Amino acid sequence: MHRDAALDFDPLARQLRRLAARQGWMMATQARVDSTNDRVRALVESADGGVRGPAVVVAAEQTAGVGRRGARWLSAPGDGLWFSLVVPAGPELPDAPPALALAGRLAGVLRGQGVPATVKWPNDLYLNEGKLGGLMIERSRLGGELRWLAGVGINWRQPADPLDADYRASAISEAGDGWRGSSIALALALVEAAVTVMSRPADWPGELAHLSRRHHGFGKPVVVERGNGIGESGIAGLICPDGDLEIARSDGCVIRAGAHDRVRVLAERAGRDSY
Ligand SMILES: Nc1ncnc2c1ncn2[C@@H]1O[C@H](COP(=O)(O)OP(=O)(O)OP(=O)(O)O)[C@@H](O)[C@H]1O
Ligand SMILES: O=C(O)CCCC[C@@H]1SC[C@@H]2NC(=O)N[C@@H]21
Repeated sequence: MHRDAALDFDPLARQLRRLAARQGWMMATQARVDSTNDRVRALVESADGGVRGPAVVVAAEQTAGVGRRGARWLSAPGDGLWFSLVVPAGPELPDAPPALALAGRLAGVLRGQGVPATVKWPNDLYLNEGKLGGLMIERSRLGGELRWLAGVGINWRQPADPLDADYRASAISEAGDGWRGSSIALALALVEAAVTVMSRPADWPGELAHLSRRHHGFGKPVVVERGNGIGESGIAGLICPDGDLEIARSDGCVIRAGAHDRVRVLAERAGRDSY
């Protein structure tokens, strides 16, 4: 188990506050919070005079980090980058879902710095067959305006506590030889990219198109678990422009998985690399 390569929070927090001042974002950097999602909501709701642009909360530690479906998200100090951001949302619902666009952009930043991360449909970042990070997005009325809220967690080192059965985590510290960069620079680039992509819905279809056949499960055997408890298996194919995942069943029929379904990638195919 790797317990090295902690993310050093204090220098990161200083740089983040500088970045926010340059960009005109509201920024709170905190040592310990329940969940950065709750803190960014509170920041936007309570700001004197309201919030117009982006608001971001980054914490060294979350005591009640949450994942999708209410799962517990392990977020101990030094173990990763835990942040949430809020940006204004337009009145129209976009055709392309922001979770995949955000995951795609973050994977691009990671790969650009030598961390060969991929996107696991619909909202995870993967590295070496383990979950490097996850993100969750909601659209709601905050501080009187419609806004997007995105919460992002990326592991810098393996969580010390055990994960739920069937989960394997991975971490930036396991990225291998390609990764020689600075942790602070990478964390800053990830936060900046997240705010930028969430602020530009016009970029989301392009991000999805890029991911279409370059995602973690592409060409691999998967099981779709629907909310009704019924599972179907097949080979994962394209991510469609609306964010659904195509899955080819063994009878030749192509089915789709949507955002409320869970898709488990069953096994690696030797020699295949989707990126
Ligand atoms: N720091 C962490 N790093 C990696 N995995 C974690 C971490 N903390 C919690 N987890 C695991 O992530 C799971 C929650 O993620 P999520 O609900 O996205 O599940 P998932 O199977 O990845 O589903 P989906 O494919 O729908 O995203 C939890 O069950 C938990 O065990
Ligand atoms: O894979 C998932 O289920 C999504 C995990 C999202 C975790 C991040 S960490 C920062 C933000 N605050 C939270 O409580 N959750 C998100």
